[in-house]
Amino acid sequence: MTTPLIAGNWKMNGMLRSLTELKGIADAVKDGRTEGCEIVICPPATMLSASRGILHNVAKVGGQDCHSEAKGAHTGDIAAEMLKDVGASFVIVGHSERRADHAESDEIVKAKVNAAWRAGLVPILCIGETQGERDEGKTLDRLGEQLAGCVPSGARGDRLVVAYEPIWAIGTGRTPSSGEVAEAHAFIRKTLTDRFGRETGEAIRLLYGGSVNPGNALELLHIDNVDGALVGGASLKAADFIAICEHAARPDGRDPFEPDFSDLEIGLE
Ligand SMILES: O=C[C@H](O)COP(=O)(O)O
Repeated sequence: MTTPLIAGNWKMNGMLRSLTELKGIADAVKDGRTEGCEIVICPPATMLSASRGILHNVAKVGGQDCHSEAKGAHTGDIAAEMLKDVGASFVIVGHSERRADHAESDEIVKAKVNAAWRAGLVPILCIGETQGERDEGKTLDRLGEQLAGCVPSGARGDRLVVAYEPIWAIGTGRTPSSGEVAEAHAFIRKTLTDRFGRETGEAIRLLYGGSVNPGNALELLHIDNVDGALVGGASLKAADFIAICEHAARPDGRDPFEPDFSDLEIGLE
């Protein structure tokens, strides 16, 4: 069984005073409340170093984007190597907000995956369909295109995470049905397995993202082929984020939907 991964994407939110939320996350992890769950927080770049200081040995930190080149004249951009330099372990690439705001094509995103690998970071590659694509029944076609266009050869289970984020579910409070999530994740798994072989395809962690909150996390996180979540808004508050992580934590490997009769004493009448 793979270790579930819960990634918090703070997007363009967070000031130094928000470090108190990270302290809350660190305390909960130290208390053992998230045992069996790997955690990464992707704060704005301005907070990476301080975040790493607070979460050191407790949770990992990641960038929200990187440039495809290692250095150079790219004002305002950040190289994967720079993220690594301040202690990042992961980097989000291909988020739909980057694709929309910065016209990032699949080709650019693929170059960023390669840049992350070059720097020794694990990319969290985001893919997902628009509402229009879903309405037209083109969701799986779109996911297939993005996987083909963004995942370079050389993928391995320990160096790639794929996040399925239906664009229409991001920040809207709407989520796909369990069946829709299961269908998308099964398709992503099969696509990766067909291309990279069973061992690699099954080891690449697949996250669901889009309006995950403490109230829906348990159901979403226990759908087949869902190995964790990419959480936006609900990652900004330690209590909400930890509640989501607790739903993912499976220290004993027990399925939470299975009834637990282990403490029941049945005597002969
Ligand atoms: O990266 C995170 C996703 O865009 C989801 O954001 P959200 O949880 O606020 O919907």
